[in-house]
Parts: sequence; C-alpha cells; structure tokens
Amino acid sequence: MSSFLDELNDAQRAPVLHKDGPLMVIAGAGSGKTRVLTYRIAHLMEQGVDSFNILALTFTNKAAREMKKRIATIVGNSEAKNLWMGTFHSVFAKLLRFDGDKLGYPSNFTIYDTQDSQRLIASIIKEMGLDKDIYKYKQIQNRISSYKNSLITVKAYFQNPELVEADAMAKRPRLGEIYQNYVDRCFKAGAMDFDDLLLRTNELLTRFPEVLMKYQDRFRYILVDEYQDTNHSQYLIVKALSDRYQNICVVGDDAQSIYSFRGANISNILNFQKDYDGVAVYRLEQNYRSTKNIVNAANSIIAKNKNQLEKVVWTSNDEGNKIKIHRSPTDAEEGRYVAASIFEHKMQHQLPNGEFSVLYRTNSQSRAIEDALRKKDIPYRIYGGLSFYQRKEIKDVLAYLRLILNPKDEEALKRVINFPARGIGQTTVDKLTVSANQYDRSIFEVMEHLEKLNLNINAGTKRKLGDFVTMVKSFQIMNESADAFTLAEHVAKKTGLLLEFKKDGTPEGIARMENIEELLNGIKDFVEGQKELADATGGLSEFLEDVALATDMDKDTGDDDRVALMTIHLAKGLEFPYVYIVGMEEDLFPSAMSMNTRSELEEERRLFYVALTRAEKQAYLTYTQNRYRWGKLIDAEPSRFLEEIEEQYVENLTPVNDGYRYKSMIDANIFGEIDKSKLRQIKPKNGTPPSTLRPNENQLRKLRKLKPELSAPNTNAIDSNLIEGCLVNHTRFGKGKVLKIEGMGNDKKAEIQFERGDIKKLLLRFAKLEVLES
Ligand SMILES: Nc1ncnc2c1ncn2[C@@H]1O[C@H](COP(=O)(O)OP(=O)(O)OP(=O)(O)O)[C@@H](O)[C@H]1O
Ligand SMILES: [Mg+2]
Repeated sequence: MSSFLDELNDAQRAPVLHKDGPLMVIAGAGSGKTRVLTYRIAHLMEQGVDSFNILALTFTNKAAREMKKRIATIVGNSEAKNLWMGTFHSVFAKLLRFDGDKLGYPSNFTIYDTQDSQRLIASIIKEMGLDKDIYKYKQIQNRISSYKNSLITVKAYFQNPELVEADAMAKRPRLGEIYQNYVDRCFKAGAMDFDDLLLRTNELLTRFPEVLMKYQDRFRYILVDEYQDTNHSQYLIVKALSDRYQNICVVGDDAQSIYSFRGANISNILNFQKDYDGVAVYRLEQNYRSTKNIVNAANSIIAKNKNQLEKVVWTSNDEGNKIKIHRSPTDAEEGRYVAASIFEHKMQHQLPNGEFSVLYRTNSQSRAIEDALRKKDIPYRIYGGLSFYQRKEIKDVLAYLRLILNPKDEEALKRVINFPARGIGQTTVDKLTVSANQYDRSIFEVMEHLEKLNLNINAGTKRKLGDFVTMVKSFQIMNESADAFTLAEHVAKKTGLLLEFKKDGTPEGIARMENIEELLNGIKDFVEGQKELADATGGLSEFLEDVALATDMDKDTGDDDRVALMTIHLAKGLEFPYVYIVGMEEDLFPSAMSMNTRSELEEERRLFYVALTRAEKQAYLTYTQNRYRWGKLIDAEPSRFLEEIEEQYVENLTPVNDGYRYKSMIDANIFGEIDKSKLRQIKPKNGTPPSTLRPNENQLRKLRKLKPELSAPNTNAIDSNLIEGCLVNHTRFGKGKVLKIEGMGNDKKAEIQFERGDIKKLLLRFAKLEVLES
C-alpha cells in the first residue's frame, strides 16, 4: 500500500479507494472530508486515471491551490498541473473562453464584478426615468442575481405570473424590463457577470449537445467539496457533466450549509441519493481538528436544530480548555480585549500571528478590532472586505486594460473616458449612450463612427473623442506583441493616470501611486509565473481573468504572518488554533434579519456551528453591553447561542466592574460615539445606582481639557461648506470625499468615500466632520 494512504483512518480510506460510480461523504466539521477529496484525486492518478480527466470544484481558489500542492507531493508536480481545479466560477469562466462563442460571446469577454453590475443597473434605472428610491439598484441587482442562479431567464420571468405579480405588488412593476435591459446591455458589452458564468455554462451545455459530450468525456471524474452550499445552477452543471460516466464524488456537511441567502440549496445534498443510481454513502465520525471541549460544545449547539441528518462527531484529541465567554462594555472595549488576549497568548507561548483569527457576523464589525490590533502593533489581514482590486485607482488602470481587450465593455469605458480629465463631459457620454442604444451598438463603436452620425456634439469634443479612440487602438496594437506588464506600465503612463496622482501631491495621491506600482509589480509577477506554464502566454487576458475572479482569500500566500479577520461565511473550511468569535449578541448574531422563520434561525445556528468548529485549541466568544449601530449606541443583549452551549464546556470570565464600564462610557463619549443625554439613559447593571454611572459636568470639563479636539458637542451646527464633492476629515475614519448628501435637518446624511476604502453613510447631526476643501 502506498504510504500516503496510511495518513487516513479506515473510514476515510474507504471513499478514497472507492472504485467508479457515484459516492457521497457526509460528515461533521473537521473529520477530513477535504482530505478525503484530495487523497482520492491522488489515488485516482496513481491508478492511472489521466489528470486531464479530473475536475475538482472547491469553495475558494486558495483551497484548490492547497489541494494541488498536496497532490503534487504525492504524484509529482508536472502531473498535478494538468488538473482542472478551482471554484465553480473560475473553472467555468475558463470553459466559456473556449466555447462561449457558440452563445455569441467573444472569447475575451469581460467579467463584470458586482460593482460593475450595480453601476449598470443604476444607469438603466436612470435612463428609464424610474424613481431610484423605489427601484434601489442594489436590491434590483440582488433580485436579478437570484433569478439567474435559479435559471430564471428574462423569458422565464415574464412567463411566470407569480414572479411578475410579486414585483408588481412590491411596487416594482418594471423590474422585468430592467432585467431585460440589463441582460441586453451586458451582452452588447461582451460582458458576463458572476452569475452568467454559471447560467451561460448551463445554457451552453443544454443547447449544444456536442459541447456537453465533449466535456462529459473530458471530465470523467468530478469531485465537489462543500457540496451542501451548491446552488441550483451549480447543481445542474455538475449533474449534466457527470451524467455519462457517473463518477461523481461529493463531500459535505448539511450542518454547515450557510449560503441559502445566495441561493444555495441544502436539498442538493439531501437528494443526492435520489439523483444517481447506486450511490455509496460514507460517513466519517472522528474529528482531527479540535479539542474535546470544542467538539462537544459544537455538538451541543447543532443538536438544537430540528432539521438535520443524524451525525456523530467525536475526537481523541485532548480535553483542552473550556470555551471562554467574555463581556465588554462597548464594541471598542471588545476590540481591546481581543487584541490584549491575542497579545498575551503570543507572548506566553511565542506564537505566530497566523495562529489567530477573529470571526464576525458582518464586515462592519471589523473596524473596532482593527483599531485595537493596530494600537498593539499586531499585524492583521482582513479577508473579503474591500479588496485591493476594488480600490479606485486600481479599478481605473484595470478599466483601461479591459477596454483594450474588449472596447465594447461599457462600464470600463464610462469609468475612464474622462479620467484623467480630457474634457469629455457627462452630457456627451449621455448622448453617446442614447445613440448606442438607438443603433444597437456599443458606445465605442459609436465613437468610431462619429463622423457619419449626426450627433449634436461640437467639433472640439469630437476631436477629443477621436483622440481617445486612437489611444485605445494604439494600446490594442501594442497588446499584440507586448506582455501584460510592459503594456500595463505603458498604459499607466500614457493615459496620464500616474501623473494625475503624482500631481495631486497629497499623501493620498502618493498612496494611490504606490498602489498602482504595486499592481504593476503584481502583473510582473504574474507574467514571470506564467512563463513556466505550457498553455499560458503571460498575456493580458489571462491576467484580467485572474483578477476578476480573485478574492482576498486567494491573495493570501501565507508568506507574511498576520492575524486573520473575516466573516464567518468566509471561514468555511479553514482552521486556526485560536478563534475569537465577536459580537455574540441578539440581533447581531443571530442577525435581526434572520429571525423571522425557524429555517432562518437554524441557518444562523449552523453559522455558529461553522464558526466554533474552526478552532483547534481554544475558542473565545465575546459580546458587549452597548454597541454603536446605525449611528446610535444601543443596549445589547447576549446572544441566545451563548446559552445554548452546554454549560460544562464553557467558562464565563467575569470581566467588568462598574468603574471600568463607567470609564469606557466616557471614552466613548469623547470619541463622539454617543451623546451625553444617552449616558443618563444607561440602565444600571449589577445594581449600581445610576448616579455613579453618570459623569458630572466637572468630569466632562476635565476630559475636554485633556482632549479638546475631540470633545466638541455632538450636535454640531452642520457646516454649510459641506457639500457634495468636498473633502472632509472624520475623527475616526480619516479623510474622505462626500459622494452624496440627502435628507433634511436632523436627518441630513452624507455618503462618504473614505480613503481607507470604505463608503459610509453618516448622520451629520452626530458625525464629526471637518470640511477640508470644498
Ligand atoms: N487521518 C488523519 N490523520 C491526521 N490528521 C487528519 C486526518 N484526517 C484529517 N486530518 C486533519 O484534520 C483537519 C481537518 O480535516 P479537513 O479540513 O479535511 O476536514 P473537513 O471535514 O473538510 O472539515 P470542514 O467540515 O471544516 O471543511 C485537517 O488539519 C486535516 O489535515
Ligand atoms: Mg473541508
């Protein structure tokens, strides 16, 4: 027997050695499902299955890379390289590059990210003259996305009176039209959105039997990790591709199904046995990841769900420490506690940062944790937040590169046609758009034929448009011979982008220039890396595809040592010795938006199960008494999940005395987190009379003296210089640009794009903004 098979227990070895035919591995967290998948692939190859005939679908590209690495150590690198392995999106994007032309797409189609989709939908709503408060572009994008994932095409939508009626009832009778326009515009732009990558693959495989046969024959062995979270579209692709040889291996855990909000369908796993004949079902029971305490605690939680497959999970690992529960007065304090605790563990046991992760329910919770980690000089990385590739300046460069490959790409064109400024105004762009719609052509094509069209555009502007077209065309010519790096560097200079940020001269401008440099370095790396691959050219199109499908998780090379911060959803499949789950509060976790039905609540509980089972050695659960949410400080209540863990597995750290709590309330006040009247409303806890919680005028005066710059009253008169487009400084979030102002009087709000990358909506009554430049 080969030695790698010895690294499996008997229960794991059985599915690895399973011969042909469908099989499913259903097992709890940490029991080795991913390991089984990996070793099964290696074993198949050792048995003589050609690596070209294997397709493996994973949850992240990072997971795919790690699997490939492991397989390479068993069967050798050159063979492992040929495996088709990756997320559904990346694998089928590749397939569509080969065969998407049958559906009328160019092989260099652009991939629209969510932001591109949203911008396009917003402009369609505007062009249709609809009320943007009723037709909210983000909501509409969400709906269209879920239609696509359920394979409801525009035609199917209009043929389904229930859907049409539901949208009419929701006061959005023209949603179908928006959907239609959106699909048309994407197609005309030679672009696919993320959902198209699955939808169009399905279309391709259904409409073109010869293409289906080709890929059925190619992918004789198909393996899917995290099968419980496949959506309908993904399910159908797998079903179609495996139909001929039936060599399909899926692994999953119904208790970890956490993506139903994105259309994942748990019944895919429950029905697997009905979908294929003679399915062999394997179960794994031994957890290798976590201590007894963690495994038992996780079991005691998931047992509360009514809707689940019976499963046993046990471990022979050590008992371990109990799960620690910690309460903090505010979210800022919670952050400080987590940072201090990480620091202490690191010091005590000389541990690298990479052994720690902080998990939260929503992205916005990361702020307080980040602040605290920064103060303690603990390096961290945020996964899934605003990724590098979504920064403005990076998207600007990428937009030019996208245009080179596909000048029809409307979102890219609109982004850069007047950036850096070249005197082409919005009115001109609007005229071009109308004309493009009228002639059913792309904006770029309209620009190419300006002379022949009778558009009401003056000669000066026409010349500028002509110059732009010429510039893009010169890049296209260069693209035929230069590699992606040489081209990108040329583009960054020639378009004036680099100069634009250099000219700016501010630290922000410099940071942006550095980011562009970083992007160029990345492209260089990519080009170098591609040189060793046989079927790659190091060309621009390969690079852009990589970028379009990259997530922050994928960029993690594991080289630098950082604490990992991410939402629980992203943590699926990962493991860390130390895990902090923060914000264990009602309405936050479980989320207020997911408590309407039992099934929603059960999904939240599965999410908690996923979170806890990431921990190998030690888990911390933290919650706060007061949290700053939606611009207000609210009283928080401990999460019901805390009580659901069997008592014997947890230890309640008694964290605060009231003096501590009182101090941090004042802290919160000077940072503008709450107004003073709110302090008086704080309910006494632990029987302390309210008077001792209230800072008197004297104390507040002292504090103001200590930090005069921070202690201005919160009910600031709203600065009249604060207008759309102006630059502002916020005491906590730093510098930003006002994108939009809405509301009146006390409700006046500003939407601000902060330099750090995030966009926030702030209530001006409370936000402490200094206008820098208007
Ligand atoms: N037989 C084994 N011997 C030693 N370690 C093992 C064995 N099987 C699995 N492991 C280790 O246990 C951990 C969990 O395995 P793996 O990630 O494959 O579990 P999983 O079932 O996929 O978990 P999840 O449900 O969280 O995705 C990994 O660190 C893995 O290397
Ligand atoms: Mg796994």
